[in-house]
Amino acid sequence: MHQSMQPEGCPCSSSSHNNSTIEDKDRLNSSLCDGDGRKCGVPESVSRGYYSRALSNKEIARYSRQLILPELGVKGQQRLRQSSVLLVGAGGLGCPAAIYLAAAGIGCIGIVDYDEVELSNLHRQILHTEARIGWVKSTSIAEAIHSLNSTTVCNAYHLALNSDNARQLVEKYDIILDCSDNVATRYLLNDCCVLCSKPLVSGSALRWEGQLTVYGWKGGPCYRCLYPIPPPPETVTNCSDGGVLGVVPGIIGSFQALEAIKMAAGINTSFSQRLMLFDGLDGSMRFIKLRGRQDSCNVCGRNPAIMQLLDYEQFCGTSATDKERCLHLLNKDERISAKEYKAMLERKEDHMLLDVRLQVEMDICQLPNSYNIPIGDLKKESRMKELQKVLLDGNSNALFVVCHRGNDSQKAVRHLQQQFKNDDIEIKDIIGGLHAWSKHVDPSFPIY
Ligand SMILES: Nc1ncnc2c1ncn2[C@@H]1O[C@H](COP(=O)(O)OP(=O)(O)OP(=O)(O)O)[C@@H](O)[C@H]1O
Ligand SMILES: [Zn+2]
Repeated sequence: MHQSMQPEGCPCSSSSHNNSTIEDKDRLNSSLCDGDGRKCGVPESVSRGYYSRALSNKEIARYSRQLILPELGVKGQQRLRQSSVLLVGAGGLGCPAAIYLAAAGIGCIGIVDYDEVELSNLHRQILHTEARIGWVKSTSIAEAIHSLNSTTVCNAYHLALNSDNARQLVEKYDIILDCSDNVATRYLLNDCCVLCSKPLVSGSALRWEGQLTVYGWKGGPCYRCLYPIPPPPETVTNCSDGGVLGVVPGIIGSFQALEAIKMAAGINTSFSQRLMLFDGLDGSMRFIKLRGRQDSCNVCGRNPAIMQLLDYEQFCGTSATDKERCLHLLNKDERISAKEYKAMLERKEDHMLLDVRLQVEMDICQLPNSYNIPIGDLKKESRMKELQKVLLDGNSNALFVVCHRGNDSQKAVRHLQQQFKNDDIEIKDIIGGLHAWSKHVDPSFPIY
């Protein structure tokens, strides 16, 4: 189920470890592990035996620049060595977070990701390389960690974190980092961390903006305390739709590592009950005080309704059936495939092609003779009049709508059908949008 660069190891897999905090590490470890860590299957490098040993000369040399920070010191460095951190997501946030954790001397790092490295990842997922395109992402990060710091034990889990496997993994680690990119995983990780009493360092990044906070730290709120109900799926934008500048997750992921390092070293985190909002475009950073833990919270409140993990795709309305429903907004006879559209072009059939993407996407690529009105503008009366005029001038009564992947085009068709209900115009969209065009009709057409 998972792949490891080295034999799997973490400070302790005993269930009595669940309520551990970094502060009471000394006491916990003395009760859980024997001197060389064999009792709980822990490699010597992250066992208590190693913790209680002095730093080696090599370690002193390696970590010297941070060792002399009075807040960290030798004790803090030893704590880092015997700490374990689990990262969920080996993407834009996970890459910088993982490498700084390893560089700082965290003893054991686990990385969960189900995905493989693609070319479009490389602008921000900076531990993956051209040579590793097609590799399992978690293995790629483990490889990078191993090259940087061979003393860090790294466990690569090539799997999708879900309700069946989350608890078993989260229980094994001291601190959890949410470096994922979807709401279902956020709720899953949150609930799991509350149930296992683990702090959760949460980051997110989109376009030029990023956010950071720490949940479940010393009585602070959890994600559900702040967001009891998931947002409607159609209001959530991801990086493949909204875009992201690579440095932004770089900054937020680095902050996630910083907070994890502080907690692991026995220094307090600065982001419990506090949210950082970073805007890379105007160079601003704002800090918002968050409300505290809510008694009414369904998972960390006084009478929690959630005692075990749920079906989070269903809870968030992002399950396969929900997605199906979204994908089938239009009926079959209101859509044509990319191949059918190509055949129509070859027959030189009279029609108009409306592309509803943003201008910035039009600049990347477009089909010949496409007319652009971004989907957000379709509600504007002036743009509707303009479209009507173009249709009239072109004397065409067939309107085809295209977008990036075939989702917005369906919404646009529904809207246009209402607008032109009194006109005799056939309105259809192209299934799968320009992605499908590139895949099924013209492989030389760029995919983004
Ligand atoms: N439940 C989950 N289990 C394991 N990995 C997850 C889970 N949810 C999200 N991820 C991983 O989190 C990472 C998020 O990173 P990011 O958004 O930068 O990458 P991406 O999904 O590759 O982006 P893109 O949308 O551009 O392809 C992804 O690699 C994704 O596979
Ligand atoms: Zn809560």
